[in-house]
Amino acid sequence: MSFSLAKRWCETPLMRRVLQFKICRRKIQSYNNMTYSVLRHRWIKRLPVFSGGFKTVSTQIDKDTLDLSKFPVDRIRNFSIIAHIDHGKSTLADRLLEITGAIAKTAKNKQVLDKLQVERERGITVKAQTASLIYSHEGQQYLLNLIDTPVRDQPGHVDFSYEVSRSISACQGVLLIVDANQGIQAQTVANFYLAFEAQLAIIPVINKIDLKNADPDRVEAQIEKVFDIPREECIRISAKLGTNVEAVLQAVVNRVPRPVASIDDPFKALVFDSNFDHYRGVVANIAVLGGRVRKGDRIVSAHLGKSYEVNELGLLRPDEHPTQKLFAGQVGYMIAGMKDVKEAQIGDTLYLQDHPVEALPGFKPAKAMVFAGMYPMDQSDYAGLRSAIERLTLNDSSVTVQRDSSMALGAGWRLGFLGLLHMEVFNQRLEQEYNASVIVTAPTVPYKAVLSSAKLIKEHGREEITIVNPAQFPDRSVVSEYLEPMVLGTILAPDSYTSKIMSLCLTRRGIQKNMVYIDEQRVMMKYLFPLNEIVVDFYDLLKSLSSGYASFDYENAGYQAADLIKMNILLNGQPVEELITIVHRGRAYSAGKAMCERLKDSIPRQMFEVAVQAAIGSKVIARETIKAFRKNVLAKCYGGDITRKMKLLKKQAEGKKKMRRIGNVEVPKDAFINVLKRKDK
Ligand SMILES: Nc1nc2c(ncn2[C@@H]2O[C@H](COP(=O)(O)OP(=O)(O)OP(=O)(O)O)[C@@H](O)[C@H]2O)c(=O)[nH]1
Repeated sequence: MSFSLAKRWCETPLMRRVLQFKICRRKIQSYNNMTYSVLRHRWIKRLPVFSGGFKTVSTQIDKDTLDLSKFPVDRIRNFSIIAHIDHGKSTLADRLLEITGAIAKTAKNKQVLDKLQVERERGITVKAQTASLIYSHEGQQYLLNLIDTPVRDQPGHVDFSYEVSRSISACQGVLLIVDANQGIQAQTVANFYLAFEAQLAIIPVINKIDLKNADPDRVEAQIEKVFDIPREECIRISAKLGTNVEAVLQAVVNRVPRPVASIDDPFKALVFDSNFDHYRGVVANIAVLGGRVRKGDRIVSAHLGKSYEVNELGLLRPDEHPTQKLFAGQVGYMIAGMKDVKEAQIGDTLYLQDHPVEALPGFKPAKAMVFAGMYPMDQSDYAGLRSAIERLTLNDSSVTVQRDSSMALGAGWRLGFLGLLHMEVFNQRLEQEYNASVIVTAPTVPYKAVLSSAKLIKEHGREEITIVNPAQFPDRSVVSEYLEPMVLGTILAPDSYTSKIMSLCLTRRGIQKNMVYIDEQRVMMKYLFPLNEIVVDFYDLLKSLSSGYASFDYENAGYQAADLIKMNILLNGQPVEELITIVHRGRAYSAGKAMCERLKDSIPRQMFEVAVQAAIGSKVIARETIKAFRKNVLAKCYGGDITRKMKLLKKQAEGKKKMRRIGNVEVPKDAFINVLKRKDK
C-alpha cells in the first residue's frame, strides 16, 4: 500500500478508532505494573471513548465510590481475613480484589496487599493494608471494606497482635481461613480468639480444596469441635483457582453485620493503622464510626489532644483514591499534617475540634517485650545507622530506642520490639531498605524488680522498676522480689510427638494448663511459659523435633515472681559487660556451661591460656579453658642436659604469665555476636 493511500485509509473514522484502541491497549499493558492511582491520573482519564471497552476498573471507581450516598451504612461491610501462615490469606484477598474489579487479573498482581519487600520475601504481612471493594449482590451495590491484618508468621502473638486486634476492632466480621490439608494450627486458634473476644461474626473458610491431600470433612469436624461453629457454616474454596470465592463475598454481605455507625452522630473515627510518608507526613488509616469528615475540617486526636487540619481524605482500593469526604461506616485514609506516627497511634480516636466525643475504649500504646542492643558493624557507619533507625521508627511507633554503648561493640542503641519476629523484620528492613549492616545482641525480655531499699525507691520514684538491660539488673540485697514476663503458649501437633514436646516444654520451665484432642490424631496443648525461655529458639526446636508438624503461638500472661540471678561471664577473671545474662537459678548451671562452651569455640587461641568462666556473684559455676598456642622452645635442643630444657620451659612460662597478666584477651567481634545471638539449647 502506498504511503498516501495508507494515510487516507487511516483517516477514516473507523480506522482512527482501531488505531487509537491498539495504542491505548499497548499503553495500558505497559502501565500494568504501575499503581492504580498513577494509572488513573496519567492515562485512564484520557480515554473517554474506550474506557468502557476495557476491563479496567478505573471508570467504575469514579462513578461508584465518589457517589457516597450510594452506600448507606446498611450496605457497608467491614471485614478482615485471619489465618495461620500460608493458609492462603493473601491469595484469597487477591481473588476478592479481582472479582470485585479493584485490580485487573494479571499474574503480576500476586499479593497486592503485601507492599513491603520484606513482606513479599518472607511471605508475611507486616503492615496492615486496606481495600474498599464494590460488590453487586441481588441488584444492590455493597461497599465491602477488606481490612488486612498483619499475620503471625512465627509464633509471636505479642509481635503483631496489637495491630491485629486494632485492625479487627475496625471490623464487624472475619474470614477465618483454614488450609484443607493442614487443618487448624496454633495461629488459627490464636486468631479465632482475638475475633471471638471482639464479638465479631466469624465465617470459617476452608481453602486449598484443590489439593490432592485436601480433607475438608476432617477440617470441618475440627472447626466444629474446637470453635463450636456448625460445620454447615464452613465455605469450601480454592483461592488459587478461584473456586467458590464468590460464595465468600455473598457470606460477607449476608453474615457480617453492618457497622454500628450513624451519619447523624458527631464525627468519630478509629485509627487502625498509620504510616509515615516522607513527602506527605503521616497517613492514618481510619474507620469512621460516626458522622462525616471533610477536607479542611479541624480534627483532634483523643490520645494527645492535638488538633490538625485535614489535608487529604480518601478510599483505599487498595491504592489511594482521594475523596472530599468520608462518611460513617466507611474506611479510608487521612492526611492531616501529623509529623510522627506517634501522633496517630493505632487505637486512637479522632473527632472534630468543636464536637468532642468520648475516646474509644481499649487504647493502649504498644509495649515492647523484647529488647536487644544494635550496633553498627563499623563505628564509622554510626551516623548512617542512626538516621536509618530514625527513619524506620518514624514508621513504626512501637519500637523504643535508647542510646547505649559497649566496650566491645562501641556506640549503639538498645531497641525494644513487640517480639522476636518484629525485631527480625526491623533488622531486615534496615539492611534492605537502608543498606545498613548491624550487630544485634542477644534479645532479652523486660524483667521487673520490686525494690526494698528506701534509697533506691526514692531515686527511681517508685517501688517497681523494669529492667531492659541485664547489666543494670539490681542486686538481690536491694530487691524484695524479681518478676518475669509470662506467656500462655498453644501448641498443636500430631499425637505421636506429644512426649517429645512435653519434655521440651519441661526443660523450658513450662507448666501444662490443658491438653485436648482436636481430632483422632492431633493434640492441642496449653502451657504457661516464662517468655525468656521461648523467645529465641523454642519454636525452631519444636519444629525440628516434630518434623515441622507442630505449630505454636503465645499470648501475654502477665508477670510472675521468679528466682532470677545475674550471671557474669569472666575472661581470665575480668567480667565482660556485654555477656551478662539474667537466668533462673535452676537453669544457671546449664546456661553458664553452654555459654562458656560457645565462647571457647568462638575465641581464637591466644599466646596464653584463657579461662572462660560463668559466675554468680563470686561463685564460679562453669569453666572452659582456651589452650595457649604452645611454641616448641625445645625444638632446637637435641639431646643435651635436662636442666637446659627445664630452663627454657621456665623462661617460656614466665613470658606467658606476663602476657596473661598484662595482656587483655582479644575477643573478635563476631565471637561476641555468635555467643550473644543464641542462648543455650
Ligand atoms: N493449591 C492451592 N494453593 C494455594 C491456595 N491458596 C493459596 N495457595 C498457595 O499457598 C501459599 C501461601 O498462600 P498465601 O496467600 O501467601 O498465604 P498467606 O496466608 O497470605 O500468608 P501470609 O501473607 O503470611 O499471611 C502460596 O504458595 C499460594 O499459592 C489454594 O486454594 N490452592
